[in-house]
Amino acid sequence: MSGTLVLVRHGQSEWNLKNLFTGWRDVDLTEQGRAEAKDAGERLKAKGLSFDIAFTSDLQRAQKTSQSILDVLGQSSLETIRQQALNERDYGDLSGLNKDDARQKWGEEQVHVWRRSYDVPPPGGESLRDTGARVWPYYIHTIQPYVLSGKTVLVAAHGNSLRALIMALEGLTGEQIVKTELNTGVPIIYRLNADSTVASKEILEA
Ligand SMILES: O=C(O)[C@H](O)COP(=O)(O)O
Repeated sequence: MSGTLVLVRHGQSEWNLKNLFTGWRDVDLTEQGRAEAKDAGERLKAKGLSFDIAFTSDLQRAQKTSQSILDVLGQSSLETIRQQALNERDYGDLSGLNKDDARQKWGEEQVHVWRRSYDVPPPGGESLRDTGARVWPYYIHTIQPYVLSGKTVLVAAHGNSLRALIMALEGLTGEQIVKTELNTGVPIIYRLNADSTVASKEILEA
């Protein structure tokens, strides 16, 4: 067995609350989102975890979630790397649109395909495969070496950038990933084997 990888989707954002496609738009956390981030920190603390390094995206909702978790753990100044490769999937022309309005305009089925399929991009945006093509190499080259050297690593990012990472990490098929949903502020603890495969997975639900 080697190290520990903790993935967490940011707390509720202002556009999650308003039900808008967000993607690369840089919106803040809501009050509930800030509370979810603190709770995530409390649950990790109750597990006795502390981190050696943290990774987050270029977007404030993920950065603030990471910082809240580290504050709760008494690790406010921990080295934290912000990386655009971990950003949310680019929602392209859908960014800023209401998800229910989009369903009315294009139909439930089409919107679900854009949101959850592996290889169908939303208009002008990234498919999950496109997102994975930037997330996975970054994970392999920069994050995974820490985990394999026995470190405990936090990655605070986004629903779809983390779905892309989880797909590769767990070897899920395009069909399995359609059903994978990540709730805001819920940490997932992976222990990895020395060969980089997953030894165990624990979801810290609220
Ligand atoms: O970018 C967004 O709108 C959300 O963060 C994730 O949205 P989804 O649930 O539609 O993939």
